[in-house]
Amino acid sequence: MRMLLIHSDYLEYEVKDKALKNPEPISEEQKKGRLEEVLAVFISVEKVDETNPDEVVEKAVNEIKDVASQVKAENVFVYPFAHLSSELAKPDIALEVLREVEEKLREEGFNVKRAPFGYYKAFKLSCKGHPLAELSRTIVPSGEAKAE
Ligand SMILES: Nc1ncnc2c1ncn2[C@@H]1O[C@H](CO)[C@@H](NC(=O)[C@@H](N)CO)[C@H]1O
Repeated sequence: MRMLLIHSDYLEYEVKDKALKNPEPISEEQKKGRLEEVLAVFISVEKVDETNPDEVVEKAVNEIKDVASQVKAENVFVYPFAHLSSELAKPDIALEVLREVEEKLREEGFNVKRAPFGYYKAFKLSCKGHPLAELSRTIVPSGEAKAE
């Protein structure tokens, strides 16, 4: 799993078109979304994650919690983003992993939104620009070598 974490004044998105034949079903309300004072987490779920999705979810949540506490963010935006890796997991696995990251962060007390999966989306982001505002993390299941 590859994550790009951007501490932002706001992140907003608008669904534009299907990017998969069968994207995640969404309500009218989910076609647009916005959070202020947010830790935006762009996530590419990778093939290697398929060997132990539960472990990758746990590691991702721990990393996000760690960064959120450092930047003092209570709002987290989980954003499916297929552009951080050339070794992507299958969509059904990726969606399940992203749903679980969202749920576990909510259980930890964060105010969490997740952008819809399987769509092209317009988005606006306002990065805060402080030294910890732009971070990336690579997560792999134990026993798997980290790809360069
Ligand atoms: N392994 C994976 N990890 C994360 N997201 C993934 C994925 N496989 C599919 N997606 C989702 O399907 C859209 C088309 O690839 C993706 N859409 C996007 O990445 C938008 N930024 C538009 O490009 C994403 O919603």
